[in-house]
Amino acid sequence: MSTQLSEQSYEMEADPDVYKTLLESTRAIPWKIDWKTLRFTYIGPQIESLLGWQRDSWRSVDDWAERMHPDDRKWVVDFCVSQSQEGSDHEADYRALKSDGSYLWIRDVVHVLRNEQGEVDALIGFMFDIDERKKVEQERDCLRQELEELSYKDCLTGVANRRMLDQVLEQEWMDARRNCQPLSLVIIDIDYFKQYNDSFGHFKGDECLRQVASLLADSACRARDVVARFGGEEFVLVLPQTDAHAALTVAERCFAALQDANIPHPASPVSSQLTLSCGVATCLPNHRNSLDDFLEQADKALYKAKDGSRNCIVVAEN
Ligand SMILES: Nc1nc2c(ncn2[C@@H]2O[C@H](COP(=O)(O)OP(=O)(O)OP(=O)(O)O)[C@@H](O)[C@H]2O)c(=O)[nH]1
Repeated sequence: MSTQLSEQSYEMEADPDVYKTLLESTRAIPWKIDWKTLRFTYIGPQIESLLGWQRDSWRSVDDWAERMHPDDRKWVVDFCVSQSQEGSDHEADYRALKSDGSYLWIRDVVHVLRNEQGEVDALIGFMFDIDERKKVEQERDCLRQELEELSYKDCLTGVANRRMLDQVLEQEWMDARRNCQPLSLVIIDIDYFKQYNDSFGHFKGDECLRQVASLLADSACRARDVVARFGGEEFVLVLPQTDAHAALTVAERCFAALQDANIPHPASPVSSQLTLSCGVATCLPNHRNSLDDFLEQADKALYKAKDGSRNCIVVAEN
């Protein structure tokens, strides 16, 4: 009984028509390329419904390479050629060009066939339609990236949040120490912001915080400068590779930008406009000083400004 069964199954496998029917009824598209001539010797008829190109238009590997997204072409062709030359089975994901001009994500799974001498004789493989899966993956990646970005942003003002500030400070401190570069901090606090909220309401207060954040972001304009919201109405500017003189210039630019914005603050005892108090500190990080001490130095300068007239910049003494 068991002998009969196994004979029957051998007969099935030896029948090329069965293979052909099976191959041509799958959703994956089978193909074969002769290694010497680099020409297709077979491609499943399903290719026409998947990509729209006539089956007999797939003549050589050039047709395959040309019907690939230009951004994918070089690495996919280089990769597949080198793997085939080595005789290694491989797979590659790329965007295949459809006859209507759109693209579809394909996974090509390639097996290398060798002759009796062990030389590469042909490549056979399947093209799988992975478009749906790729799009879901891409959407998921975008969402993850958006979430990642959001987790480092202050949701009211859009500048960096405290979490981001802590990381940036840590990195810039180490970098400045390694490269013997100055690092500057500007801590900025809005004067009499409680009175602003009391005069105009919390909603207007939020709007004011957004406007100030945007002015500060425009004033600290080097690529590595970071503006962060430290707390309620307090902001920090991290200025890498910036000496005391340049840091003072940035602080003065912030003051000038706020003055130009001319935000009314009738309840302020120091001006009819919204004003800022500001502490500036600069440091050459080394093994004798610490980031905490540096932050404290900038904070003390700010509180000197607050204790004094407000609406002023105090530079920390080294
Ligand atoms: N609208 C708004 N107000 C906020 C927010 N976060 C903090 N505040 C307000 O900011 C005010 C800060 O008050 P204080 O710490 O007394 O500071 P100040 O009134 O600016 O006084 P000085 O700093 O001494 O000039 C409080 O009234 C907080 O309610 C926010 O996200 N939105």
